[in-house]
Amino acid sequence: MVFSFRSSSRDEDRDALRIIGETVRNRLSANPAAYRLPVDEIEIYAVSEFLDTADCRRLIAMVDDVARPSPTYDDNHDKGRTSYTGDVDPKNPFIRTLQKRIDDLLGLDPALGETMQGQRYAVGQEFRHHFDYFVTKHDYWETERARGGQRSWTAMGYLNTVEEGGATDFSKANLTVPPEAGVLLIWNNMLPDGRPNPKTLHAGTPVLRGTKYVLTKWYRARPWA
Ligand SMILES: O=C(O)CCC(=O)C(=O)O
Ligand SMILES: [Fe+2]
Repeated sequence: MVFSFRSSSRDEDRDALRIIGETVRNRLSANPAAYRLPVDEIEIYAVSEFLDTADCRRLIAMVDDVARPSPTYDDNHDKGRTSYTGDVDPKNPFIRTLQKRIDDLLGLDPALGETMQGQRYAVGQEFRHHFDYFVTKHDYWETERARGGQRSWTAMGYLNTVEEGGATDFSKANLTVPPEAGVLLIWNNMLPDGRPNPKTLHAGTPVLRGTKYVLTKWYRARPWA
């Protein structure tokens, strides 16, 4: 009994995730500004110059305002992060506009999106290999399940070009993305059938020179609360 309950709680978002995958895939493939990165393992796209210089400068200042040391055992899924992190103010008009631009780009219901989170990495800081999706056998799952369920797509904007290091490394897909100011990287954490894609394992590799700033937005299977 317990087993069957568990397995259904794990798969309950699968249909929604499959449909969300398809929605974004169709939307991005029809957009000439979205470039599909040439890897088979992950559905991953990049939009160059999604953020202009003024946007980046403004967002960096906002991240500096909210960034605090990452909690070491924050809900488990953030373990391995040594960067400074913080939520940008979702009520700020500039942030609202930016979130809307990302929602429109992906073609997703804004209600599915989490508040955007900023990261600042100093030299030596990193975010070790992890999944953005929730591993449903962990304790945090019951909480996350009740507040929107599984994560589907990630949209991550690079706010500056890092002098050295700080690439986003998808080690199981043989893909390393160097941080370049203004680029928005978008990937599906699920497979086309709506199950988690373990090949999305990724890391923010250590910054070797300079500082790195990124802004991340995650989407859920159901409205995020
Ligand atoms: O900083 C990066 O390149 C990756 C950040 C990341 O994976 C995350 O915030 O989930
Ligand atoms: Fe991540």
